[in-house]
Amino acid sequence: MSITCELWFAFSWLLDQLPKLCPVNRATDLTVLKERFESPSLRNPKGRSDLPGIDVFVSTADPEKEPPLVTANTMLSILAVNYPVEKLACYLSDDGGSLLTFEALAETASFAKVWVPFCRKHEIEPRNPEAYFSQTRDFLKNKVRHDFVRERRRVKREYDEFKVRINSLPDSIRRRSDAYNAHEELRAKKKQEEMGASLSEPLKVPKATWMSDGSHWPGTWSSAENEHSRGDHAGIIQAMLAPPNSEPVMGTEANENGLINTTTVDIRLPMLVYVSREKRPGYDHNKKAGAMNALVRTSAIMSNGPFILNLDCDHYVYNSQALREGMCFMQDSGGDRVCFVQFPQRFEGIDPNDRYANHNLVFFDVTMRAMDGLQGPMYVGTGCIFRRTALYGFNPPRATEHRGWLGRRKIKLFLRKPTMGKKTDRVVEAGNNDEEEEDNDIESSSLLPKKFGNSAILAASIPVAEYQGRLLQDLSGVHQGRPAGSLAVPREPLDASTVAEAISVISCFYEEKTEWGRRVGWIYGSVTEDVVTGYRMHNRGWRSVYCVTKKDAFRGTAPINLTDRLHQVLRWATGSVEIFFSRNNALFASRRMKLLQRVAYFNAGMYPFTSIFLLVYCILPAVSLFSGQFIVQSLNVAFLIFLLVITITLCLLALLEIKWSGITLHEWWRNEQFWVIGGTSAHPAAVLQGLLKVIAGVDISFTLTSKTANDENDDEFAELYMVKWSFLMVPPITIMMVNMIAMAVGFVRTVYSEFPRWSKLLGGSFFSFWVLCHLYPFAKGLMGRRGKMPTIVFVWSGLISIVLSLMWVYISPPAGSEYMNF
Ligand SMILES: O=c1ccn([C@@H]2O[C@H](COP(=O)(O)OP(=O)(O)O[C@H]3O[C@H](CO)[C@@H](O)[C@H](O)[C@H]3O)[C@@H](O)[C@H]2O)c(=O)[nH]1
Ligand SMILES: [Mn+2]
Repeated sequence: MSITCELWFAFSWLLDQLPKLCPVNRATDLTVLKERFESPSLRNPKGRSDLPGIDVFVSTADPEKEPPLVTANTMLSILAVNYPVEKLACYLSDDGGSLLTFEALAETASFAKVWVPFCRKHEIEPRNPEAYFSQTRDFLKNKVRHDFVRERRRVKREYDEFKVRINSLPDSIRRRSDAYNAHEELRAKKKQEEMGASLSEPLKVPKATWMSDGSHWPGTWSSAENEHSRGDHAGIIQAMLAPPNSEPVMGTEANENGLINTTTVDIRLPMLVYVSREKRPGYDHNKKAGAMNALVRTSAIMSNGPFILNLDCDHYVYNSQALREGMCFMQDSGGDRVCFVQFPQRFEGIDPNDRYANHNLVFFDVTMRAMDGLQGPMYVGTGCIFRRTALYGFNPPRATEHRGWLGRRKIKLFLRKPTMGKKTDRVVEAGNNDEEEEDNDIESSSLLPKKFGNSAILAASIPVAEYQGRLLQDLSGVHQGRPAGSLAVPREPLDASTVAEAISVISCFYEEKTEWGRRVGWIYGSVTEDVVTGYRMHNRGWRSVYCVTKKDAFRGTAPINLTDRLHQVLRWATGSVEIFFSRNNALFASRRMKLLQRVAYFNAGMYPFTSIFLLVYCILPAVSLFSGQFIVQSLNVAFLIFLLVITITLCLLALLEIKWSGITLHEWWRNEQFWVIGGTSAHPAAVLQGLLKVIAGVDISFTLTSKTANDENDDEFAELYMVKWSFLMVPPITIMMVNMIAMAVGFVRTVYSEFPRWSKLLGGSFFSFWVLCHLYPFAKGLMGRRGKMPTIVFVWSGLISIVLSLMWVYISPPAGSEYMNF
């Protein structure tokens, strides 16, 4: 007895050591760097910062599904971020090409003039007004300024008005357009009469969508016309906020609206640009990846920040210090080999019970952290700071050097001869691996058009971005860094010719015969473009960093409705199948990728296929109950030991995951359940879809994950209870039914048998019960809101089950029983 006790203590001690054995937090001492961030020596006398610039990319696709208010709040949280203003440039890509998004962004720009200084002055967190004003905790905590309450009240009021303006936009755009259209029609009619044409001929005036300045909106019209419909419109770029002055500008007693006193605050705002790339029928626009690539080029011309932050429209900056935190990794020694810093995705508005494992904690706190120890986490599509040169498809400096456990030892080092004494060879080492052997020299201009397309300005911006992304020269062990102060120079002003060039690079044929989407930028060909894009970089030898901040860096929304969630998982799994059947399958990885990293990526492409075994696993217990036979003929010792070992391993694995990452058992269990739910519905469907694509070339559509602006709902989680029928639900329902019936059959059989063997029944139904446990959240989801689902449904399902089971017993009575006389 005491021995078991001691053993148990030893075991739990070991468990407690686990987190220490594999430390979650990295060893880099960021405090030194943080001091540097603040140090006055990094600023020139005029107060300009020496930090590298960051271009922020936000994508939105459809104002119907992605409410403009959500996007507006995201943009505001970015505009107010804590990073030198003159070094930030914000881009919104509008794949819908809708005037609604455009005007909402214009409103955002003007509200930002109030919001951003307010945030800076009173250190508001989070800097997303919707989130800030709906916080329930005491907003006066730690606030000592006397003018805070008054100014907060004013800004709150201003925000409310802003919100109403945004809400009324669809209506006001429609009314304006109707008025203009009626006017146009009248004019056309008059003209027709003057010309003396017969009135029988119907006159045709296109129903345009009008901008407030009385001109046609060049993008998508609400009543689609040629050249003005979804997937058929011109490219649009509009700078909503001009690039800021390079020196701080303090505000006045009461700013323009007389709202707040900004004499002590820098009131400059970062540049803000609206971009809607050109779309034409017959061109593949490559969804989000295509949108991002258009932004990469536009921003190269307009601001050329050496770093790029990517956010989805439904994710916002929750911690305004996050960019600095992330940039520390880029600027720390060794940071020159980091291609991106990924932050975990955290979500809001999810039911407290997290029924469908929306938080994905096992992925974000176990898998990603573990990958951080290999060569770095995957890119997960949002909340990620990239190095521009890594996106351009260049190799990392010292790419062939990494070594270590299961890593590759230094094998060959091809150093290119220095090009004319310029400092480029650090990014230039050619790999020794087949297809990456291509020319990787930033300045070999002959190859640039083939790779990056025909913009000379874009080509010229590349080495500049590379230089600006370098480490500081005086950091220990840095060769060819940049001297301190080299970035504290004013930015060139934006002129019309620059914008014209930026428009030319978002034309839909710009990417033709270039390597965009193949080796450069976001990679095409998978609906989970994010995984592939990150993979390509790791494959070149870049490292990435997982930056888990104490206070969430970014927060977003996730679908809490069962159907939406299943469709999201379906999209991800389909993307994985696409990757599996492409050349981005980790089986073909280059030797620069560590073995375990390769295994991780291979798993990312292969996991949907495991659903086939999962399906079998869920049906087997029922089959054994039906047939009255256990899955193995006889229970021998070898089998039992095997079973025991597997079970113990699984339990230990679970314990390890939980202990190491600090997630709760509940969260872990939710993930486990949803793994079964997804694995029996979305994953097999994805495998089928993927096979169809590979074999028959059927294309896969990117269904946007629906977002909810849950302000009008009386019930915060009303979404959760909505039941929208989907074919994906068939397999799990079948599995549930079959298992329940099987349990009933087993029960009936035992009751009516001459020598009831209850223990056998118990053993048999345990596995069925286990399967049902996993599917429980799914069943709950099907039922909708408690009470709404009529009891009759339960009665019917119960009846059907009993009838079916009785039938089964009647048809195939257990051997040796003569009791069938009912
Ligand atoms: O044609 C398109 C389709 C989508 N998007 C944008 O892509 C983002 C992601 O779409 P969403 O429907 O929100 O997908 P989620 O399931 O929430 O996204 C996760 O999974 C995607 C890959 O499947 C990644 O791209 C996302 O970054 C990641 O958050 C949104 O900002 C969209 O506006 C576009 O810009 N153009
Ligand atoms: Mn999303």
